[in-house]
Amino acid sequence: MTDALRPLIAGNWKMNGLKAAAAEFDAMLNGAAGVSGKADLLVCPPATLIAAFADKARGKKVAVGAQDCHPKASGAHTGDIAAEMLVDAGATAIIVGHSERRADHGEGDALIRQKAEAAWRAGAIAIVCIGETQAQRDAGQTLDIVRGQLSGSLPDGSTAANLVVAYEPVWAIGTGLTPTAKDVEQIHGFIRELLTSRFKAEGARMRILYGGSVKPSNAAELMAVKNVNGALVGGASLKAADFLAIAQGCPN
Ligand SMILES: O=C(CO)COP(=O)(O)O
Repeated sequence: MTDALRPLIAGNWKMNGLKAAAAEFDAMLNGAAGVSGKADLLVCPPATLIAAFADKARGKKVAVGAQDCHPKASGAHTGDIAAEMLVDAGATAIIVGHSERRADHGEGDALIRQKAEAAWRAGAIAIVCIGETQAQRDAGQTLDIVRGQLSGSLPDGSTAANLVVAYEPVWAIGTGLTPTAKDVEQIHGFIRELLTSRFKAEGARMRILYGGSVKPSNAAELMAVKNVNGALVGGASLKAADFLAIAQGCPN
């Protein structure tokens, strides 16, 4: 990942993928050179596949990332994985604060901020997810939620090189629903203002990804929106053809 505002298309495989999924990842590696003029590519498989994927990806145009980490570097935390372990396995970026972790594991902003700092401590980029639920949206609270999560989840010291924001409206995840381009422009513009006001020049250059039902058929429209600097893709990142087509949809 080089230029801060070059689009990043990141795939979040969530809890999907056995060893046999390596064939799909191979197809992504094979097709990556063809879209690398458009965007940086990152695939975040389940932790069990990180090392194998990272070995395959060495020298290729796809980076490998992780979906979560524990804030501590080691210790008595059964079942958890430290950022250092993920980086040791080959991860260069770690998603933190995904709404599924906020919901399934009760994660809050303070913990997510510690996880982002853990990613940095290990030498990885933190991809911090924020976004409102349907109920919050219906109550007209979207901007308040976005402001609160952003200010609570992003550590001081965030830069364009060490942090990526992913705006993922919860109601758009896995539903096939997406906000209109106008709504995305408004919310990403709002996030940009907050980032710039807190992190100055760094905030102006931080990537803000959109996530939630991104697919080949809507990628070009969404990726063309001002202050959308890439996508965090769930379901459509499991298939090489779809994932590469989304990257192909990024503006030149
Ligand atoms: O949660 C997401 C990525 O982190 C989005 O998931 P979908 O692309 O499946 O809606």
